[in-house]
Amino acid sequence: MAEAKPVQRADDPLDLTLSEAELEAYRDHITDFIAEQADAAGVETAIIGLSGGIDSTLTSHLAVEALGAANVYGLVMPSEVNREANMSDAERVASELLDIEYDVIEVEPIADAFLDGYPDAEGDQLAVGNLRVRCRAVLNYLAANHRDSIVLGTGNRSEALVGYFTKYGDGAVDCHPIANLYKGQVRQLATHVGVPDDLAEKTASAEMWLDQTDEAELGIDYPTLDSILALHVEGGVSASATAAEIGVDEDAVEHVRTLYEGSEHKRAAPPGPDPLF
Ligand SMILES: NC(=O)c1ccc[n+]([C@@H]2O[C@H](COP(=O)([O-])OP(=O)(O)OC[C@H]3O[C@@H](n4cnc5c(N)ncnc54)[C@H](O)[C@@H]3O)[C@@H](O)[C@H]2O)c1
Ligand SMILES: Nc1ncnc2c1ncn2[C@@H]1O[C@H](COP(=O)(O)O)[C@@H](O)[C@H]1O
Ligand SMILES: O=P(O)(O)OP(=O)(O)O
Repeated sequence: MAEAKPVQRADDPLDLTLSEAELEAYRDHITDFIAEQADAAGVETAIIGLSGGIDSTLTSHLAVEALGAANVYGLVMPSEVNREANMSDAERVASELLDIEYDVIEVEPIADAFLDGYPDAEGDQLAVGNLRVRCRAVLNYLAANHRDSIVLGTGNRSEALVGYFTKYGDGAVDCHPIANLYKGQVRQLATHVGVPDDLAEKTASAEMWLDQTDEAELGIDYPTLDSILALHVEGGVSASATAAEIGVDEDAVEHVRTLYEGSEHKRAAPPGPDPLF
């Protein structure tokens, strides 16, 4: 998935805007969910990786509403490809927006130690990018074990449906509180709960390599992706009717369907053969 493609944009994307009442219902539903998840695990606290992006900003904000600021701990984990502005936004979220405890851990020396052990992968942009993401997952669980906490994931509905996450990397968490929200709705709920506009509107990036953006890598912009997911992948509207409805080439609809089908393995527990006896 690593190659940049031309970004497809629908002329008239589906309006997935939530009403104020629906946003408030989601806020309650998600904060209840986070509290229930901690309760079920028998803990009072949660850990979250803070990247300065909107998914982790919204999730941590809702975690503070659910558990209290004293019970949410952030990890900011810069690598050599993270932009300084994003890492300082991550620290701003922890210290100014939420007033939670956090630590900064450099990921590069840890990733380098893995590459010393397996130098064949050096220079492989995707493999090394995924390595950095998985190093963060290991650190999250090191801290969670030590602090009796659960690890909060930040996966949203759009990312999950196209498999836009690293298997056992940012996908290795205890729960995904914002999993029901398409990307556009994540931004909307963030604004609703009071996240500043510069964070709510920030360009989405996994920051696994320099200048990576979700939309360039996926080859489609989020309003178009969300529309195709809602209409075609989840809504059962045919590819041709979806394309006509939102004003996009049928190829774009097929592209999203291919991403959805090809990422099934990321949404399922690792399978074993059927029982023989
Ligand atoms: N949310 C974000 O913004 C975010 C965060 C991290 C990664 N990403 C993106 O996610 C992608 C991660 O890369 P990836 O998906 O190539 O790596 P991955 O490691 O997540 O998944 C590929 C691995 O899955 C396994 N696999 C592949 N097909 C399979 C199948 N049919 N059945 C069972 N197992 C299978 C193989 O082990 C393969 O190496 C990149 O595009 C990256 O940019 C996005
Ligand atoms: N640099 C980072 N520090 C801490 N946590 C991070 C960092 N980069 C990513 N994360 C976490 O992983 C998810 C998914 O990341 P994407 O930026 O969407 O790839 C993010 O929400 C953080 O929780
Ligand atoms: O997951 P985040 O917080 O890094 O958000 P985004 O994917 O929008 O960069």
